[in-house]
Amino acid sequence: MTTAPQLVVHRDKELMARAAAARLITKIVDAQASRGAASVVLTGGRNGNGLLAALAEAPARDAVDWGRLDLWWGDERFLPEGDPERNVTQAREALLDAVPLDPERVHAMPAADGPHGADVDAAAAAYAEELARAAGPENHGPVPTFDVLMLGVGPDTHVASLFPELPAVRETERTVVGVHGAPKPPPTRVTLTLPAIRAAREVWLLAAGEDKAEAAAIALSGAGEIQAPAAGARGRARTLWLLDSAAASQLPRDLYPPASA
Ligand SMILES: O=C(O)[C@H](O)[C@@H](O)[C@H](O)[C@H](O)COP(=O)(O)O
Repeated sequence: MTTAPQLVVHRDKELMARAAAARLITKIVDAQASRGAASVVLTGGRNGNGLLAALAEAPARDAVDWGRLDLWWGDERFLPEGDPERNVTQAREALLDAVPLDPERVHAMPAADGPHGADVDAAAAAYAEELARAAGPENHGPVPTFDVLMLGVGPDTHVASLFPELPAVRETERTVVGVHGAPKPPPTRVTLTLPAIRAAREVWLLAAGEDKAEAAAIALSGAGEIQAPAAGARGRARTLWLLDSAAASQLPRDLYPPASA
């Protein structure tokens, strides 16, 4: 069962990042209080990294027990370890290097100079196996139940590295696949698939900026997931779009309350 999208519109992208960071802190703290741990999937891109940078500065940041947080990625650029364009590199710079995470619980996607070499499909299969190992009997299928899975939304409605009409968005069985020829550079990537994304309790889609207005309107107007992958990104308990006014500017007004003050 997946959930209809809820929308929260913020005055601007800075406020959206700060509010989303506060929302994530609360979600992690609640999960750790009720289950003893929390599991979050990070996203790359400006909005994803903006949220992490805001979290690093958040007054309540260290209410999180960083040692009991599992971090996964929704996608990764298939580049050598340490490449500045890798999502994990940017996440480390924005937040991860500043907090006391348990390195065993930080699950970066394989790099292009790792054990699988340049074989992105083998790297994807290895990450799928890592996810399956982390899944327990209470989970839905071969991935752990993520408390929050975050996704930046591309101007073409892509999420993670699932691009409109390309093979990865059509995948219905595997949880992780390699992407060849992605329209957003770099062309070779590793990505969760929609079945893996939909295993999450909550899916949060981050869309800020004028360049996301058309994508948000398309994805929220009933478009199909093959043509608009963001439309297929739904959580089991909640699907939440976090936007700024610019990204919400083409949405019908009855879809959401007025932006925050
Ligand atoms: O590897 C990536 O590039 C991201 O995971 C990608 O899915 C990103 O989230 C969107 O393209 C939005 O990026 P912006 O927030 O920079 O627009």
